Amino acid sequence: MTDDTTAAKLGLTDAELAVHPTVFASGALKDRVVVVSGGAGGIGRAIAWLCARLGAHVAVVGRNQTKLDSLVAEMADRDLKASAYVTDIREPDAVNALFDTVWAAHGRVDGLINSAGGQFPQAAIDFSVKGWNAVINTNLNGTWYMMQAAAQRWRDHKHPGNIVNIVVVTTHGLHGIAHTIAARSGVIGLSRAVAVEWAPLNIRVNCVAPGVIETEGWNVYSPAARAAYPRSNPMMRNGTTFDVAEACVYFAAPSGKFVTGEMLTVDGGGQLWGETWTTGKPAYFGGDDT
Ligand SMILES: CCCCCCC/C=C/C(=O)SCCNC(=O)CCNC(=O)[C@H](O)C(C)(C)COP(=O)(O)OP(=O)(O)OC[C@H]1O[C@@H](n2cnc3c(N)ncnc32)[C@H](O)[C@@H]1OP(=O)(O)O
Ligand SMILES: NC(=O)C1=CN([C@@H]2O[C@H](COP(=O)(O)OP(=O)(O)OC[C@H]3O[C@@H](n4cnc5c(N)ncnc54)[C@H](OP(=O)(O)O)[C@@H]3O)[C@@H](O)[C@H]2O)C=CC1
Repeated sequence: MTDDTTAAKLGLTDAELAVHPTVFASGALKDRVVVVSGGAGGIGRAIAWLCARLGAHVAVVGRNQTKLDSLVAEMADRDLKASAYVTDIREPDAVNALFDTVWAAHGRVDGLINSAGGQFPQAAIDFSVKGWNAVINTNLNGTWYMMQAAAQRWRDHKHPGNIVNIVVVTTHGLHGIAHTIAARSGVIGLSRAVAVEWAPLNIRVNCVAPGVIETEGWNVYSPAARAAYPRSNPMMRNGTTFDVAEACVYFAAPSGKFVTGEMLTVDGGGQLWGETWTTGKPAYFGGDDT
């Protein structure tokens, strides 16, 4: 947790997400059913709000019933459609049950956006087996279980579908979270592979790589590391969860209908210039380790 008890909530609030201007036309996702994992988190929450505002019924997935229920209630207050599903994406049986339940409730699923994920900052040389496995299981295996469960039902129902996987920037400048770079590199490769394999099934698969996006998930990083994040890209600022949500909807909506196997990086140019040290910049590289 943050060491500043007066700190403001990180990221956009529900009240802000409910009215944030969007480039998308209302009705862009009318009558679609979209599953959003991590849907009550920071980025997932913005995705859930935007999809619902564009006319979708959103199935929000996470492990914390209270967080999910509060989001669904906030949306219902604004006549938006959402339902909550407690599921640990690392449990394949639970993931299969989730998709069966959503199909039974709505008779369709049109999109899956995988925003569930996370990691902790630590020098790779000190990773424990348990810590490594926690990150790989969450970000690679859990994402795969969701992808496969969605795709199998699209194949069986002869229904088109699309998947958006939220990853991290794996190519440049992100240090101190090597376990997640490994897991997300796996997701990126997997997405490109199945984009081809699943094209005959009318299933598209794309990735979005956010840069520094202020959310409650940042509480796992030290205040000193977080303070440097805005200076890690040439725009010299953090992005918002809505920036990422609009990138996801680009792929999920008809705007993305001829796009598959692609990656959209939403990082203010950080992959070209800048560096993010989640564990503090070592003196060796000109930093002071904070
Ligand atoms: C250019 C881009 C810049 C971006 C900047 C930052 C990049 C990315 C940012 C984000 O993604 S922020 C939003 C994402 N949200 C999170 O990361 C949430 C916080 N993380 C977690 O909840 C965990 O890290 C987790 C592994 C994803 C959760 O899995 P699980 O619930 O199974 O884990 P735990 O039971 O908590 O821990 C299991 C195991 O892992 C090791 N471990 C966990 N935390 C730490 C830590 N802080 N330091 C060292 N090791 C850790 C440890 O072995 C745990 O086992 P135990 O010791 O607890 O038995
Ligand atoms: N914020 C940033 O700067 C960046 C974020 N990302 C990635 O974007 C994604 C979303 O991040 P963000 O919104 O910031 O993070 P948050 O921590 O706010 O949200 C992540 C959500 O994932 C859910 N989740 C985690 N593990 C599981 C699991 N095993 N099963 C089901 N749900 C799970 C959590 O819900 P619950 O607690 O209910 O289980 C949580 O609400 C993550 O993959 C993150 O790594 C990538 C680059 C930068």
